[in-house]
Amino acid sequence: MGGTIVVVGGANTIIAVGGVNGVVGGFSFMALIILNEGIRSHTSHPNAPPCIRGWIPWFGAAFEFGKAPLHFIQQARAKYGPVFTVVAAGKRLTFVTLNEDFRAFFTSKDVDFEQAVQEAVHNTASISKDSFFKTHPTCATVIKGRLTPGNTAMLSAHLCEEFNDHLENLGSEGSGQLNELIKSVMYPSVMSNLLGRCNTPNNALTRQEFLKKFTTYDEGFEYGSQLPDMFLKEWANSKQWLLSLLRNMALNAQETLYSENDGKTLLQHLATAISEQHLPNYGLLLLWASLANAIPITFWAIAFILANPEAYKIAMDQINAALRDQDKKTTKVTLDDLQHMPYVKWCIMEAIRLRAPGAITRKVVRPLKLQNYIIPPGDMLMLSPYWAHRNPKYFPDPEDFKPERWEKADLEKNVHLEGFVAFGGGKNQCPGRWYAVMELHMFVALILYKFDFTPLDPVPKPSPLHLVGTQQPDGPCTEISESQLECELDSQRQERETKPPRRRYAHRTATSRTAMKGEHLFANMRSAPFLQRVYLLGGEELVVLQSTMGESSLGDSFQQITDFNDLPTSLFACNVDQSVFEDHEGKATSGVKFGLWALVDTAFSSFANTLRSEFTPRGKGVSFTSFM
Ligand code: HEM
Repeated sequence: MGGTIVVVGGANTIIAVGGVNGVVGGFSFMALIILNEGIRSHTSHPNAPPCIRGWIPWFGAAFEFGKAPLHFIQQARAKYGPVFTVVAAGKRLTFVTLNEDFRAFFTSKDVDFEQAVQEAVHNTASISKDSFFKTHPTCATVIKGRLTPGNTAMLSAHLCEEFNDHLENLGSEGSGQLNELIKSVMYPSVMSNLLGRCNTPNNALTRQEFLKKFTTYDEGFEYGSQLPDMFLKEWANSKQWLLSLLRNMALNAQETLYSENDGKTLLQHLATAISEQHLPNYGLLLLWASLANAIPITFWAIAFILANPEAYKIAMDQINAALRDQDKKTTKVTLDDLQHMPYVKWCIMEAIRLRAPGAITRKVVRPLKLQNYIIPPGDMLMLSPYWAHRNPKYFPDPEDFKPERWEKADLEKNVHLEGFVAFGGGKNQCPGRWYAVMELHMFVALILYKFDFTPLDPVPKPSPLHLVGTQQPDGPCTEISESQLECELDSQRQERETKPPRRRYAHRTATSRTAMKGEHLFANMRSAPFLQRVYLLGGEELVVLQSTMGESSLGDSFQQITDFNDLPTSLFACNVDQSVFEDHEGKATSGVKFGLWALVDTAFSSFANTLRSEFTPRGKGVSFTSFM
């Protein structure tokens, strides 16, 4: 996230220099193409885990996965055991689902973080492979060193001032999307706090532009991490805009030595470790890593608190007692004040648990022993914190928002609960974790102290992501049949359709953002210039890339297609050619192959975005009034 920059997840997250996610957090949780044929062992690796490899109907299976990825993981786990490999578009993704194997994931010398995220770093921040491998370790060390709990404490006073300033811009009352409100305050505040006060886009016009560009960059991150810029014009433009902003900031950072009372900014520290040429690129990744997970989790923390009257009351009692009688315009929240609001911190930790990154990843570089299997080099190892946090052995009633469960954790000593892996682990664990918790704690306390919120939508219902039945502690999971899943999806859809539309604040909820049959999985891609045609295939969506497949060869007959076998021969021929999926290099040599690759990767990304939609809801309008 996501110095080195890491891609985190999320969700992942990327940032290497600091980090990458994903997949919310960081990394991008790729959509998988799963085939229904069951297990075939990987011939060259006899002790490899069960391998689910695809064949036709690959496309339909990709959508199945995109619809309910956690359900998918759970089904695969129930059927094939705790370690299994999914072959998708020539990549082998090996899922590690047993907590006892997490240690190997995080600490084994046979896996590598940098190799896992390098390609995504290249695509999202234009950092070459050589440069990344050379500079990431130094960047990571600098970032880690600057974000220790002690150094984080030194950033808190300035952060509080920034929050106050930007919260003032909201005025005394208003209404709109909670998510947008959070972004408008947190984007510029965190940017200023980490990269430098003088660098904040501080005139209203530039701030608006920054919000727009960064939102486009963040929302398209999973696509951008896998597709070449030429397919994502708007996203690539935003990336370039941000890079040039960061270029100016990097110049300022180098020229404005010790400009602030607080000492050097993180960007200034980075400038001592990496060349001027690469500073903007790493700065962008750092900025993304610092916001990609924090913003949606802040949304959820506030949404959960507002939706739970009991939690709201306890939180407000603590906030009012700690900040009592303070001026509401320039409220000072010190670290000592935060210590007097432990319940608010539990709420933050619980929101992080429930909305943890979809997946984090490592590349296997030497044969890795897990359970009775040998994972072959080249495999991408996948661990889903989001899924792991639904294990009732560690988190009883895992789907419930229960801040009290954090009472057992020694948060004062920065000790989390067993089974909590939202920040990853090992030497590439999120270096911003102390900052993140402090930042969210402070922001939530401040905004609830200053404003009275009235939710205009109910908290989004659990999406199909949650249709995981019961996750048995370390055992097989309850299976949900396809018909049960369809039934549940249908009832959720019907419920949405029968609700009277609420004109001003009826925004689509996280649930409805998750692609359903007949809805558009590729909604985010619609504006992309390459996306020329969208057809329905058996009720599912099929996207055709005009730039690589001539309109004439496809024709309107597509509109009528209900069976995969009815696809025009040209496309069908490509689909059945397994080499199309296995040879990544081949994409440049054949237009059709390339098109299909983009198609496949786009399906991957729709999976990532399905998860992301859980994190970045559109719904949940609020109206707010200042307490003043
Ligand atoms: C709640 C908010 C956050 C969550 C859930 C989160 C989660 C993660 C995760 C899962 C990773 C990857 C770890 C691994 O693969 O083991 C990561 C990496 C990273 N995160 Fe965070 N993060 C958050 C906030 C932040 C913040 C606020 C910053 C910066 C101030 C930050 C900076 C980074 C960086 C730089 C990396 C990459 C590290 C590297 O390259 O080695 N994160 N984060």
